[in-house]
Amino acid sequence: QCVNVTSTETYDYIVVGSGAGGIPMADRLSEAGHKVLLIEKGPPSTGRWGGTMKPAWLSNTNLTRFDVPGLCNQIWADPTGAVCTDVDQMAGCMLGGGTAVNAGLWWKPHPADWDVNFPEGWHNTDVSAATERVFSRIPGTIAPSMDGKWYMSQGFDMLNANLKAAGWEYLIPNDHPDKKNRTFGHSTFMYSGGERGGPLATYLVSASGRKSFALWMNTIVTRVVREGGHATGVDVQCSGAGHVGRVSLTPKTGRVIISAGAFGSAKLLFRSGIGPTDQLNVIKNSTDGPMMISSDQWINLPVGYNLNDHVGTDIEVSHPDVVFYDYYGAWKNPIVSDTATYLGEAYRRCTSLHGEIGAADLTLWEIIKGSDGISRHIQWQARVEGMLSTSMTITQYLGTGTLSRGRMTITKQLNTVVSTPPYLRDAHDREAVIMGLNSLRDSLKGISNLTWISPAAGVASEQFVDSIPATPARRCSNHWIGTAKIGTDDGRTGGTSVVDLNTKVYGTDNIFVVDASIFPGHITGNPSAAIVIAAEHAAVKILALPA
Ligand SMILES: Cc1cc2nc3c(=O)[nH]c(=O)nc-3n(C[C@H](O)[C@H](O)[C@H](O)COP(=O)(O)OP(=O)(O)OC[C@H]3O[C@@H](n4cnc5c(N)ncnc54)[C@H](O)[C@@H]3O)c2cc1C
Repeated sequence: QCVNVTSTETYDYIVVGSGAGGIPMADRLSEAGHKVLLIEKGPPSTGRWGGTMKPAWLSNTNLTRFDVPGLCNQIWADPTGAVCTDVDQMAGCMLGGGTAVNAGLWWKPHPADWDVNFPEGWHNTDVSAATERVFSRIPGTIAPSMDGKWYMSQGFDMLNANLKAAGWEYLIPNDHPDKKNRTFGHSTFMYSGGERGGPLATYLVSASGRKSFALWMNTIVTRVVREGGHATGVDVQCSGAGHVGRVSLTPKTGRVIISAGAFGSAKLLFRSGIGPTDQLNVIKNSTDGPMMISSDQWINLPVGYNLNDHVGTDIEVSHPDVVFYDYYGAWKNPIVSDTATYLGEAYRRCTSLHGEIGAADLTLWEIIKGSDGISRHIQWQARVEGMLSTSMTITQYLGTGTLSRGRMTITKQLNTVVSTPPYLRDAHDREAVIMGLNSLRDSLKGISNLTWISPAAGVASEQFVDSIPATPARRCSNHWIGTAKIGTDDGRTGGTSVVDLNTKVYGTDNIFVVDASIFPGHITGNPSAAIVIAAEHAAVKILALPA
């Protein structure tokens, strides 16, 4: 049932979206003594917060499919009710956002991730305190099982010996975030206690313990209500059992933090009259038109440009030693002894279901210097999955140093679309992908009995890379960033930035964006830890601003 908003209640901070950016932000703001409302459009996810989506074998437990690491791939088999329906890409729309549905890979960023991409005040040394805070709360683990053992590690073992022989260095990745050139390690996950951990199990728990904190789920923020550059509240729409009406900020000093993800935040800015004129005109001509702020109050900023994602390039090899574990089958027809061991008291959470998951067993890094002189970072993630039961798919992500960018826009039906895919638009980005592939092919060539499925032996890397369309359908990594870039060059006057160094939207007094949207360029690895760090850092900056 929908609840009408109490018109007399006001909040110091309204945080929109409970993902990697929103949850830590809401926690830090409430910790500082402010009255904080966190609004999430989706339903609960993990069991702790009232989630109920689960396979039959979890029916007598408080666990859901989002708690059990080995079930994370279910999002591809059955996304209904867990993902955003207004985004043309995969995005978690439930409590926790991406951190509820993702594969949990959790990396301490390479210094260049900040130094190359971010402006002054956001370099590696600037964010080091925030990094420490994040990793003290969510350290991550390379051995997610409760007994500390690796299960189904045949794929890892096969690559491990041969990479070492080819001169790659094994290390514990988060102990050496600065070593990302011809290094590899066990994949690192934000799991704890054999279950999904991350912001939902840490920051949200501490926030929820405070009287000054409130959480509304199933509630969509449709627009920020503003008078000129000053927000006075937000309009909310009930989605199932949420709230409906207008929520007010504390007069004069209240602030809105938009943390609705790379697509959701851009959409909310558009609906609030902030963005490029062509996009605001789409809103004006949609069902939103009558409620939209008048055009003389529009703030013209390049929201939606600078879209980026790791360009993904999948290769596949097979080897007789590799053994596939059917994580997809674990939904309906799991291996009974594994579910019993996972749930049993004696060996709680100790099986393949713990989470070396289908997502990734082993991760490798290499830095490629292109003919344009730019160093580009490559991360390869290897998982046991593919055409054969002995296959490994190894996905290459091209990150730090990439120059290609795309654009997201909105349709009249208020759905966001990737209108310009950000993949391989720069010739040297393509060159780096090819050089990285050549390097890996070379490094694996000593492995006896290894069969290259794609690219097949004899197919040139150039030909293979060019044969995969540069579209989200074939290249997407689900690591979308960049639609509300942080920087000093104010987008209202021809610059590229949407938010200033305090994450405040240019042209406003009290509207901030804190999530993947503000990232100016892509980083080395999967981005959720870096987004949490950015939120920790932004919280300090926002709290330090004069009221
Ligand atoms: C399938 C998948 C696998 C991934 N695997 C990994 C991985 O292993 N490791 C990793 O680091 N990253 C991974 N990622 C990426 C990572 O999860 C995201 O980069 C990260 O969660 C983005 O954080 P965010 O705060 O920007 O947005 P999100 O986490 O997407 O959070 C945004 C939240 O805002 C809510 N919202 C949107 N609009 C509104 C509105 N109008 N009103 C109220 N609420 C709203 C959404 O429902 C959502 O909960 C994966 C992503 C996906 C989709």
